[in-house]
Amino acid sequence: MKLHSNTVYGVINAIDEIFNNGKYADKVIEKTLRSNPKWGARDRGFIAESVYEIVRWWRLVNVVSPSEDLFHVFGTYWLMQGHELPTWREFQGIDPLEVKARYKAIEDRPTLQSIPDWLDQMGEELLGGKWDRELNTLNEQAPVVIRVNTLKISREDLMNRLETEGIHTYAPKGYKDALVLGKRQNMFRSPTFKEGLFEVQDASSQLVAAALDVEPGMRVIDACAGAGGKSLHLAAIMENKGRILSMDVEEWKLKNTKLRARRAGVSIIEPKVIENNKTIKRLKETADRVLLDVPCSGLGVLKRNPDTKWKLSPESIEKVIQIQQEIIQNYGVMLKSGGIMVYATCSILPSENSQQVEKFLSSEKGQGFELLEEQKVLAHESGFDGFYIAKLRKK
Ligand SMILES: C[S@@+](CC[C@H](N)C(=O)[O-])C[C@H]1O[C@@H](n2cnc3c(N)ncnc32)[C@H](O)[C@@H]1O
Repeated sequence: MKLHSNTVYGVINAIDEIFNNGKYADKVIEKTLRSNPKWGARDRGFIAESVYEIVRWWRLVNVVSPSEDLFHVFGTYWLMQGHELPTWREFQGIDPLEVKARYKAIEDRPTLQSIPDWLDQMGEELLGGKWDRELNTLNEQAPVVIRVNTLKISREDLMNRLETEGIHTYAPKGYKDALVLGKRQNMFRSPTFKEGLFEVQDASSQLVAAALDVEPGMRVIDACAGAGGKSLHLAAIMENKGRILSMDVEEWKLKNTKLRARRAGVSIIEPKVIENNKTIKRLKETADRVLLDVPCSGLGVLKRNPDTKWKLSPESIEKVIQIQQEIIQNYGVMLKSGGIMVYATCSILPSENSQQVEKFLSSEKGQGFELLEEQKVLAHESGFDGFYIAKLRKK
C-alpha cells in the first residue's frame, strides 16, 4: 500500500493533538476529516484507521520505535502492520530489522497488549482467568453495528435498502433490532441515516433498553440520557406512545437528543436537565420504569475508544464509582412501587457493576428493591462491547 504525505501528515497531526494536547481521538479524527473535504473514502478510511490503531498500540509502538519522534512512531506502526516504508527523509533512522528485534524481545503482557501496568493489575485482580482473553478482544477493531429504527422500517427492509446502496449487513442472533456491517464504513453519509432509519449503536448497548421491559403508554425516566441513544431505542420499543423523560446533568448533551429524536420521528421524548437533587425529588414515584445508564470507566468499549486507557487512572475510576453509587442510591425514588429500574454500565469491572448493585441492595435505600436479573456481558464472550445490566424491581 502506497503512503501519501498529506494523509500521513494528517495522521501525525491528529496523534499530536491526542497525546500532546489531551484531545479525544474521535473528535480529533472528525475535525481532521471535516477540514479536508476533498479527501476520498479511501483517504478518510486510512486516516481514521491509522489514528485509532496507533492510539490502541501506543505503548507497544513507542517501545519498539527508535525514538519518540512521531514520524518514527508512525513508521514503526506501519512496519508492524507488515508494510514497507518509502525512502522519505522523515523515516530515516528506522531500521526494519531493529524494529523486528525490539518487538521480539518484549515479553511482558502490559507492553505487548499496550495497556498501563495498573490497568493490567486491576483487570487480573477483578476478572482473574478471563482477563487475558478479554484484553485480547478489547484490542481488536470494533464491528460497525446499527440499530434499526423500527418506528420507520423493519430490519429486513432496511437490510434490503442498504444492499441496494452496496452496504452488506447481517442480522446477529439474539439482538432483534441489530444489523452488523460486513465491512467497516462510515454510515453517517448514507441517505438511509439521514432519513432516520437507523442509529449506530453496538449490539451489547442495545440490550440495555430491551432489559427495561417497557410497553407503549408507560412513563419512563432515562436518568443519564446523554445524547439519547437509549432513549431513542426505548421510544421505538414503546411505538412512540407514552412519555420518556430524558435527563442528564449536562444540558448540551440533551440538545443532541432533541435533534436525533426529530430525525428518528420520535415525539415522546422530553429532555430535562438535572439541576440538583430537588429535580429528582420532585419526580417522586412518577415513573413506571427508570433507566440508570450511569457514567463509567468505559473499559468495556476500549475497541471503540482506545484512548480511554491512556486517560483513565485508578483515581478517576474510584471517583466514577462514587458517582455511580450516588446515582443508584438517589434516583430510585422516582420509580413507582412495583416498577423496574435498570442499572447499566459499559464497563467490565465488577467494582463498577455487580459490587455496586450488591452495595446498594445491602444499604437502607436498597432494602426496598430486589434484583431480578443480571447480565455480565464480556467482549470476548459476546463478540460485541463489554456491558453490565442489572434489572431491579421496587417492592
Ligand atoms: C454512559 S453516559 C449515557 C449514555 C446515553 N444513555 C446514551 O445511550 O447515549 C452517562 C451519562 O451520565 C451523565 N451523568 C453524569 N453524572 C450524572 C448524574 N449525577 N446524574 C445524571 N446523569 C449524570 C453524563 O453526562 C453522561 O451523559
